[in-house]
Parts: sequence; C-alpha cells; structure tokens
Amino acid sequence: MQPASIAPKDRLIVALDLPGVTEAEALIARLGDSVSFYKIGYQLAYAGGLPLAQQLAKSGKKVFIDLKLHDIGNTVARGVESVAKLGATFLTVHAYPQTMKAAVEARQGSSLKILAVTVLTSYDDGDLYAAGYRLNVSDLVEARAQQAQVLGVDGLVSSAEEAAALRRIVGHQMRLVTPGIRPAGAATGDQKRIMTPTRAIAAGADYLVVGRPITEAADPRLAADAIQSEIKQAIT
Ligand SMILES: O=C(O)c1cc(=O)[nH]c(=O)n1[C@@H]1O[C@H](COP(=O)(O)O)[C@@H](O)[C@H]1O
Repeated sequence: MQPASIAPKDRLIVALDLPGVTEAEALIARLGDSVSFYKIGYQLAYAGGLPLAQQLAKSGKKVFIDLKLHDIGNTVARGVESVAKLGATFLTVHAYPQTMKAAVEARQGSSLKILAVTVLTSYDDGDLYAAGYRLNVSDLVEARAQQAQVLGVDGLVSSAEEAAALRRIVGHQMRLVTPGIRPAGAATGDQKRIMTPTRAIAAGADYLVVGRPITEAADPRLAADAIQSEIKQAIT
C-alpha cells in the first residue's frame, strides 16, 4: 500500500544531470507539465544550479537537492541550514550516523526533508568489499535504514531491489526514493542495482529518480510520459 498523500505525478523525479542552467531550462520547458519534480545534483549544482533550484521551487515545481553531504557534524549542519533556505523538498546526506544526526537537527523548523543514501545503486557486494566493508549490500542497506529511522531521518535512497525489505523495516513512516530506474530495454550505464518503474512501485518505492533514460532520449517528453503511465498503472 502506498501513502495516499503523494500525487502520482510527483512520484517521478527527473535528474537534471546536465552541464548548465541553459540546458536544464531547455529540458524543463520541453517536459512541461509532464514532470513536477526535479533533482539537481553535482553537475548542475556546481554550474549555477542552486539559484535555478530556488526559481523552480518558486514556480511551483518540487526540487530535490542531491549533494550527498558527508562531513563533520558542524559543517553538515551549516550546509543543511543553507540548503533549507532554497525552498527544496529533499536533500541527500550519506547514511553515516554523525552526518544524519547533524542534518536532522539542522533541518528543524524548515520544510526540508532529509534523505539518507544507504548504498549507492552503482555498487554491488564486490564494490562494497573493495571499499573495506564486510557486509553485503542488503545487510548494509538494512543496517543503515535502521540507524536512519532511529535518528529521525525523513527518507531513504536505495535501489528498488531493497524497497520491499526496507518497507518491512521502516513501514510507511519514511519515504523510499529509488534511483537506478530503467524502463525495459533501456541502457543500464553504470548502474548495477536496477528495476523497471512498474516493479519499483510494486516493491514499495514512493519516488523514482530517472536521469539518462529521459535526458538522453530522442524525445524526453515521450520518455517521461511513458514512465508516468507506468507509475500510474502500477499504483492503481
Ligand atoms: O542520490 C541519488 O539520487 C542517487 C543515489 C544512488 O544510489 N544512485 C543514483 O544513481 N543516484 C542519482 O540518481 C540519478 C540516476 O541517474 P540515471 O542513472 O541517469 O537514471 C543520478 O543523478 C545519480 O546521482
């Protein structure tokens, strides 16, 4: 069961992984009312994307600032306070206890929600091992979800492959945001833990983050509309 409070159209978050504001504005214009939620990550944020975030929020779109913060607590807290002034809906931090605690405390009094990135969707068990972890992906995702829940984090970022297990752990109190979404037949790219929109929604994802399958499509609006139809069908 999905929480009724999320409008179906808001469940698709388009990643504006583009070189600059001009390119982002052109894509947003092309997508029109097909898309209501945009994500601004490293590439665009470091190329003038933060004023665009503010502008988008003012124009009625929802904005996800994906900076995946991770630093000493004080630095994270001050960064969160700055992001909270942009009018964004979501901000990502890495799911480390000190970082999550600082972010949750610093977002008090604002409408910003903190999402904890559990294990990146480009990682598999071998990548975690190479990074020094001795837990597999599902065990680390679940351990981090439990810590995030205890610390009062608003939502989790994980692959949709873990969504069903995460729902069992955190119930419907936390938002589940799933990148690594690939419509059937789409190129995987560097993603390792992927799912189709239909299966992701069925597994319990609240929001689907989609970048290249839309930004690199010959007709981005057609690609976004197709994903929106899949989402609508999957939730009814
Ligand atoms: O935090 C994220 O949004 C994120 C977390 C994660 O584990 N994997 C992941 O792909 N993302 C982001 O989701 C988007 C996925 O883009 P595509 O692979 O092009 O659909 C990118 O902007 C990533 O930065």
